[in-house]
Amino acid sequence: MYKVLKELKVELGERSYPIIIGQGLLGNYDLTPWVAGNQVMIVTNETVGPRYLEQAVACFPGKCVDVVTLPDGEKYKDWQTLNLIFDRLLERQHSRQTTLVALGGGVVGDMAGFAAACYQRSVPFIQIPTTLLSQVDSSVGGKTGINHPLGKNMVGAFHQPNIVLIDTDSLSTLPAREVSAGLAEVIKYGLIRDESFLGWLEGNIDALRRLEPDALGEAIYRSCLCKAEVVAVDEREGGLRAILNLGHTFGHAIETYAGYGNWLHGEAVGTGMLMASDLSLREGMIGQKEHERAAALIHRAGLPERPPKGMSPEDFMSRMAVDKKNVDGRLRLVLMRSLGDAFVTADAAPQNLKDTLLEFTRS
Ligand SMILES: NC(=O)c1ccc[n+]([C@@H]2O[C@H](COP(=O)([O-])OP(=O)(O)OC[C@H]3O[C@@H](n4cnc5c(N)ncnc54)[C@H](O)[C@@H]3O)[C@@H](O)[C@H]2O)c1
Ligand SMILES: O=C(O)C(=O)C[C@@H](O)[C@H](O)[C@H](O)COP(=O)(O)O
Ligand SMILES: [Zn+2]
Repeated sequence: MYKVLKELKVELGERSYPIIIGQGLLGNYDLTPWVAGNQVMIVTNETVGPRYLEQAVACFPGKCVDVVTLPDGEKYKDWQTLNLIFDRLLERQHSRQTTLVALGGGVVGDMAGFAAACYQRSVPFIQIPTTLLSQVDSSVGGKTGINHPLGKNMVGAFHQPNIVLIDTDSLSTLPAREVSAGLAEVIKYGLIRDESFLGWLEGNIDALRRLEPDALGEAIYRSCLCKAEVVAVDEREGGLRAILNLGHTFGHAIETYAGYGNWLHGEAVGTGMLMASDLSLREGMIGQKEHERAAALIHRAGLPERPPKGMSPEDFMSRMAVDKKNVDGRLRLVLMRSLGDAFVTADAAPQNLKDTLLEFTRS
């Protein structure tokens, strides 16, 4: 009926939770042991709901399942749309025992998770991610939130799910552009912490773009493992966790500049990682060959390699000034000492940063 390919755990003491990766899970895997009371509310969107809602409901036999369907898109990751979840919860008199379930990509996951963190000061929640990006990254680790016009994910909370259920079959309906966006975060894990995974990706990137099941299962497992290890060490980004932000300082500036949804998050992260790699090279950390290796993989994943036309160094600097990693007004960037070894620094030479920004914004 279903096949569990891999199972792992995010170790966070009494808030530890499993990540189940498999095929045929949607519609067949019993999630009721992870539900506190009798009530479940599934949060999904108008694209994912028609495809997978019925199967998701079947994962909660015997429970009262309510649904709220959000409009689809990064531009709806905002207060107004978040309120639709609270409206529904209150209209249906949901209590603190209701378990929220995110069924969709990272946008639905971040919003459902944030609603779960806030509703009646927090209710349990479950992640059922249906995009590659959400299966390898956003469903794990408990960062939840919404965007502000002036900055990505600027309002949010840490709130861990009870379980993450990853059905790789759901990726069969994902558009190719979204697959490439997900691959950006997969490549990220190789660049920040696992050089051998980078080697594996070089041999399997084409299979991943073709959604070959064995390759997908392995990439999702190794990505989740890397994220679970980092989150277990540093749940609230006091230190190590910031390496998961490789490419995001530049990437978030791109997303905000372009207008949410015009560049996919993964696309912006892909270009951002290329810029971070270029800066690591200028800083004398990685060599030309290593930079070219990172660049080649990003290229082969089908990701954009330049920021939007017209974006200037000043457009980057003004947006990066509100990056969440900054301390006392100092910009902190994630760079690479070598491929597979990232760290956070406030000490990049201003001229090198300027040169990277000039290089990537010249027409
Ligand atoms: N919380 C975290 O740790 C974290 C990590 C990475 C990214 N994020 C956030 O996640 C968001 C990006 O997530 P995303 O890339 O999943 O985007 P998304 O949620 O917008 O999903 C991408 C598109 O695919 C559609 N879709 C989803 N599942 C589908 C399926 N199985 N078949 C067909 N279409 C499907 C969606 O409706 C949407 O149109 C961003 O807001 C980003 O900031 C959060
Ligand atoms: O989980 C994390 O930590 C990450 O940084 C993962 C990122 O891929 C993700 O995009 C995250 O939402 C970024 O967080 P932010 O704190 O920079 O908004
Ligand atoms: Zn990201």
